[in-house]
Amino acid sequence: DRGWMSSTSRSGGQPRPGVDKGPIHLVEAGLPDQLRQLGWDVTFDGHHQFEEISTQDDPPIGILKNPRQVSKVCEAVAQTVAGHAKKGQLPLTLGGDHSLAMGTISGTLSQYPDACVIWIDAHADINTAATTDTGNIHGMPVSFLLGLDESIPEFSWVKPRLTPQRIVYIGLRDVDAGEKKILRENGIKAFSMHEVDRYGIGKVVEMALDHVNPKRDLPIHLSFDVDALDPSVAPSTGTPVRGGLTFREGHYICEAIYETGCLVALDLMEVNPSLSDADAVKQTVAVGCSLVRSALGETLL
Ligand SMILES: N[C@@H](CC/C=C/[B-](O)(O)O)C(=O)O
Ligand SMILES: [Mn+2]
Ligand SMILES: [Mn+2]
Ligand SMILES: [Mn+2]
Repeated sequence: DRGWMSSTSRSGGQPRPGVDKGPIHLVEAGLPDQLRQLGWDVTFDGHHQFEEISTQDDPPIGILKNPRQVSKVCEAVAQTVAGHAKKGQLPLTLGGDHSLAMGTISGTLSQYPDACVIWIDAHADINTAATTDTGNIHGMPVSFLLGLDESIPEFSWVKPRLTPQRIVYIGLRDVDAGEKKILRENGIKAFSMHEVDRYGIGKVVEMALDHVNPKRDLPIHLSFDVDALDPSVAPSTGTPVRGGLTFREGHYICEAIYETGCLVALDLMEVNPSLSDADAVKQTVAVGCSLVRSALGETLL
């Protein structure tokens, strides 16, 4: 199998320091070799800090924080991901905050225009400049990918567009009022923790795939925010929300998506090692590595 790893780590899309150190912890925990043991030919192309992108003179646009830095980093990530996808590699992006998904998914769509997106998260990350309460761009990537907000020229590069019927969410439990309206108005399918409780994760994943990939013939981009997991499972993350996915539910999602044989790109986002005590960091990094292994073919039997 062809594999590729990039730890594109930036913290511009959210306010808490440290999320840009997440990838280094995942790599130092041995993730590249773990994937090689699964048979992947892993090319690790270094800890992209994209530091050459200066952060000077990047005043807020409206209340959006670090807009130019986030946009430039994501544009660079889009090109990097597209380049690897073009070579038949499976780009694995380790975040870093979830604003990066603007880049990774744009990159995937440029190579696989018919790709569908499976977004695992406590949050919908679909705020527009008009609806965001925080100005943190990690809460907005999906709105830019869908082209819901054309008011910010700095993000006009985000192309090609994702369409509402090509994205599905699993794990939602902390969605802003403005986001609920956007999800409804655009007819976007979302399986919240309520549905997970009601149907069980197996049925939810089946329904999610039936919605975005009914014939299992479309490429899949899996974007996994570790805060989809319950904080007792993945404590070291910037925006934890109680009542999340169990360790096994998180892994089931990854295993089931690998089984489709459609996976073309994977993001593991929002591991923030600087937020809690060393054991909690270790636990979160270990869960992150384990989720990636499951999405890339590790099985229990
Ligand atoms: N909806 C909140 C939270 C955003 C959370 C983003 B995350 O899913 O990437 O952690 C906001 O807009 O600030
Ligand atoms: Mn985040
Ligand atoms: Mn997210
Ligand atoms: Mn989240």
